[in-house]
Parts: sequence; structure tokens; C-alpha cells
Amino acid sequence: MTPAAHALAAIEVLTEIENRRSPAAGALKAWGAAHRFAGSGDRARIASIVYDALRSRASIAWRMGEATPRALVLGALVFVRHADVDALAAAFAASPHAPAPVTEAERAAIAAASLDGAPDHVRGDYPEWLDASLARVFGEARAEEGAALAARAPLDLRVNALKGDRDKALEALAHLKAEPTPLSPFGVRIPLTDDGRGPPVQAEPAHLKGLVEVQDEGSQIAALLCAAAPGEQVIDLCAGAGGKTLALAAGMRNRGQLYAHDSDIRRLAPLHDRATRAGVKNLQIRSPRGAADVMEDLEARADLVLVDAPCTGAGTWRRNPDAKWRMRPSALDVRISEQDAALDDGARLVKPGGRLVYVTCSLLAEENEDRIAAFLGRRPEFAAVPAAEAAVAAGLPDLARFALPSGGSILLSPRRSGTDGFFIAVLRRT
Ligand SMILES: C[S@@+](CC[C@H](N)C(=O)[O-])C[C@H]1O[C@@H](n2cnc3c(N)ncnc32)[C@H](O)[C@@H]1O
Repeated sequence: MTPAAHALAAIEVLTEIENRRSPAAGALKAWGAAHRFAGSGDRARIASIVYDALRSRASIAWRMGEATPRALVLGALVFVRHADVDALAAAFAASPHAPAPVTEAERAAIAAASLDGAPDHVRGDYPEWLDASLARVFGEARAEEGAALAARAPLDLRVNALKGDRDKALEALAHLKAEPTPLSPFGVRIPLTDDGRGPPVQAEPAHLKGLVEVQDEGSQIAALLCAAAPGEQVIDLCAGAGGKTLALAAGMRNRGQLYAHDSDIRRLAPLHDRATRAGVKNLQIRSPRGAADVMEDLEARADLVLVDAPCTGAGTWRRNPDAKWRMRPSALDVRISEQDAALDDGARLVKPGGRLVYVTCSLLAEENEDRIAAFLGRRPEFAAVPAAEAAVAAGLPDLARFALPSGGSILLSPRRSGTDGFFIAVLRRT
């Protein structure tokens, strides 16, 4: 397929997303199934254009003067990828499968395009209804924070200390130009292609042998701030597929006992194989069993309980750009009540003197500081550990620079730390 044919396909996929309100991943899969001639490289290129367009949807629409799938694709090529309009028009004209010729009106819109005078939610590419929430956290910097969240995410890996060190991983992945990440001592970053695609790292021997796992640097830091130590009793209550479970296991060096639980048994399923591949030997997976309380015997037993709570995922919009446009206020309300419930579920498992670590991949105070304030109001036997103290305990004192002004928690974001957005609060039970 030619680049012009990729652009045409991206317009078709965006039309499907628009008309049927389909999630981007589903629409891309359906397009691939209906166009068997397209190889995996073509599908990846089409997906990359679709995601570039979705990340910057509001600012592209403002500059193009319309939000049609065609305008979004043209805008993604010109404003995100800095394509030359004449070259684009020539490529469209030369390809039998291409979008309709570039019009004079489109050329004029592109030539005059500017974000001067655009409101914050347009400059920051986020839904207008979230403006007040983001203003609460970032004030005047909210458009810049939003713009950083609208950039492409890097491809980060975590080196599994149970299998080797970072130098070994960098050597094994040297052909992918792997570099250390700036914040996590276990982080490795793989550069993307110019059009935003990463190599198939999951097929690399280093991945198959468990030396590396795909994990954003922000997620690695969230796990590191738990400071799980060898010999401890540790519970990952909302373990999902176990991204943070495996990071906790590496910190424990297979000594002590690690428990992973999730209220959704399907989400836990991949963890069984992942733990085996990672060489984790001290993990018990506590799958839910109907209405039974499968954590009852662990009440007040844990040195550390991680509550990696369900959230809107607003910190991961770089990776899931259609989620930000699909998000509705009612979803935020649901997440908030789930977060309160998960914190209460976790609290009962912490022993006196133990830690409860609350993490979300959201940037919204409603899901973060507000949940901690409400929890501390309900549970006076818990107190916030200052972020600077938590950073020192994790052996990463430099992370204290990402503390929120209250000093009781840490907020990472693409603009603040170059990572996905994460909120981390460490609490201690008296
Ligand atoms: C953010 S995801 C976890 C991601 C995972 N920890 C990781 O690092 O890959 C949140 C998970 O919490 C689970 N969950 C929600 N409420 C829960 C509760 N009260 N107890 C246990 N798990 C819960 C959801 O099923 C979901 O899998």
C-alpha cells in the first residue's frame, strides 16, 4: 500500500469510529479483517495515523475549521507529522487508492492555521467538560499538560532484576537502540519510528526469557514507591494482568510472600504465565470465587497493600487517545465509588505499622487527592507518609520533586516527569 492509501484507510477507520462510536482498536481490527490484502506493516501505519489524529483531534479541528475524518487525517499529516502540503497533494494524485485531491479551501485552512486565541481545552486537546478539573490540578499550565498528554508515548520496558540487570538488557536490545530511561533504575526505552511505531519487543528473546517486561516508566515508579522488601507480606489487591505485581516481586527477590488478587478473574488470567516467565517463586494468586471472601485470612496481616485502583485512565491518554473523547462524567462517578470501595477493601488487610499504597493512572483530583482525603476522614488509624519520606524509603529521593504542593503524594505526568500520568500516595497504619 502507498502512503496515500494508508491515509485513505485512516479516513475510513475514523469514519467508522465517528459513525458507530466504535472504540479505535475495534474499528482498526474490523478494517484489517475486511481488507485482507493489507499486511501487518500497513495496518500498523494506518493505526499510527488514526492515533495521531485522535490525540490531537480538538486542535486539528480548530486549525482545519472542521472535524471530519478527512480533516483530521490531513491535519495529523501536516501538523503532527509536518508533511508538506504540495508533496501530500502530489502523493494523493499519483496513487490509484488515495483520498480525493487536496482542495483550495483545505490549502487555505492549512496556510492560515493557528491556535492563537484557542481555548485551553483546544490547545490542550482534552474534553471541554474536564477543563475545571484540570484547572484545579494544573492551573494556568493545563493546556501545556494536555498538549504533553496528546504527544506520542515512548516504548518503555522494565528490566526484571530476578533475571538480570539493566546492562544485560541494554546489551540484549542494542539492535533496537535501547537506552536507559531517566527516572527508573530498571527502565529501558526503545525509540519509535518517525511515524510512531515500535518494534515487536514481545518477540525478542529478552522478553520471552523474562528479562524485560513492557511497562511505562511511570508505572515502574509507582511500583518502586511501594518499596516492597524481601521477607515482607505483600498484597497487590487490584493486580489485573500483574504489571505491578511482577515489579513488586522483583523488589522482594523471591523472599517473603506476595499475593495477587483482582475482583475480575479474567483480568488475572495472564498473570499465571507472566509470573512463570519472570521467575517469580513467591506469588500466590488469589482468584475471586463467587461471593466467597478469598482475602479473609489475610486481614491485618500485610506489611504492604497496593491498591492500584480502577480509574478513568486520564493519565494514559497518550496511549488511548480515543478514551479521552469517549469519557463521560457518569464514568468518573462510577470510578470514584469503586476507588473508595477498593481503598476500604485494602485497608482491612494492612497490619498495624504497615503501608497502604494508593495508585491511579489518572490526573484528576476527584480520583486522587479527594479519595485520599475522604479515606483519611473515614479511617483515622491511617496517616499519609510525606512524599519525600516515601521517595527516600524507595531509594529514589529525587522523586520528591514530583510531590504535589500538599507534600503527601506524588503526581507524575508527561509534562512533569516524561511518563504516563500517575498519582501515588503512601499511607501508614498506626
Ligand atoms: C488499574 S487496573 C490494575 C492494573 C494492574 N495493577 C497493572 O499494573 O497492570 C484496576 C483493577 O482493579 C480491579 N478492581 C476494581 N475494584 C476492585 C476491588 N475492590 N478489589 C479488587 N480488584 C478490584 C479491576 O478489575 C482492575 O483489573
